[in-house]
Amino acid sequence: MTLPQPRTDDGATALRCLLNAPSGAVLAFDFDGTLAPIVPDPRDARAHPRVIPELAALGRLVGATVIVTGRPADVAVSYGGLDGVAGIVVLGHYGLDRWENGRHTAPEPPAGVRAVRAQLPDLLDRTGAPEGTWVEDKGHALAVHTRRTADPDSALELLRSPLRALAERQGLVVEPGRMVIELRPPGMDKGTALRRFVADRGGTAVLYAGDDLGDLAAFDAVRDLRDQGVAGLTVCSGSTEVAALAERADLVVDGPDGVADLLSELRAALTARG
Ligand SMILES: O=P(O)(O)OC[C@H]1O[C@H](O[C@H]2O[C@H](CO)[C@@H](O)[C@H](O)[C@H]2O)[C@H](O)[C@@H](O)[C@@H]1O
Repeated sequence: MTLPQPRTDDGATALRCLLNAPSGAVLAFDFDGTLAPIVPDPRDARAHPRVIPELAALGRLVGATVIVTGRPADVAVSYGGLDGVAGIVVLGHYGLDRWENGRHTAPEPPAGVRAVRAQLPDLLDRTGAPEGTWVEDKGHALAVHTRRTADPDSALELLRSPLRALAERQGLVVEPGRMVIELRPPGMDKGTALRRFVADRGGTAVLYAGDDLGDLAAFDAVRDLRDQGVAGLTVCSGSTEVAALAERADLVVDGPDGVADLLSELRAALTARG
């Protein structure tokens, strides 16, 4: 294996900066679909077996490692075994909550989440949500999954507009994703979370890897950070389900397997440079 090369000049520049000055590098990752293979039941998601050892090794070589996920931060830590990576920070709920050094902090969920929780079963019933539709209650947000229905794309289309109307009535926003529509609090996204983290750590280079529409905001943040002099590399964990991210990425790899390969090659390249 060799270190995969970005297809853009900006991406190639960022990779060089990261390798030449790793102490200023921030490595940032989405969880599901990037570090963890997609599985039918969200409760079964686990980190790719090669990811945690690689992240632990990379954590000793770079400035900072951070996970930016739609999951509650403590759930991502538990499912991913992320507490095995010294110094890692996990920003959950698109940046609303935070796990660091074993400590989980989260704001109170807004009242709209409670109202949506109460109204969702009736709305799904009235809309004719097909068998297999499943609601994931994340405390600060509710995610309606269709992956386990007979026709997940059609089920998503059926639910899209009623879910948007419910979210709007309760002051929440919808976050579309891979066979899921999430109703969550407004005012935070992965881009804002990433910008703040890189600024806090004084990052000189950032790599962000994601797989889904929610990661587009983080890709935007990488572009903005470039304008501020931070070298930025966007990586898409490719799938047949999301085209929009691959089109925008400096580098596309083959799903979580490809991300694990990338981590391993990065670690080897940084180790070789001493
Ligand atoms: O920001 P992420 O870490 O990518 O989290 C986004 C959502 O991921 C989860 O759902 C996705 O992964 C499931 C497990 O592989 C899969 O079954 C589902 O179809 C995907 O949408 C998670 O359940 C959501 O809460 C996250 O918001």
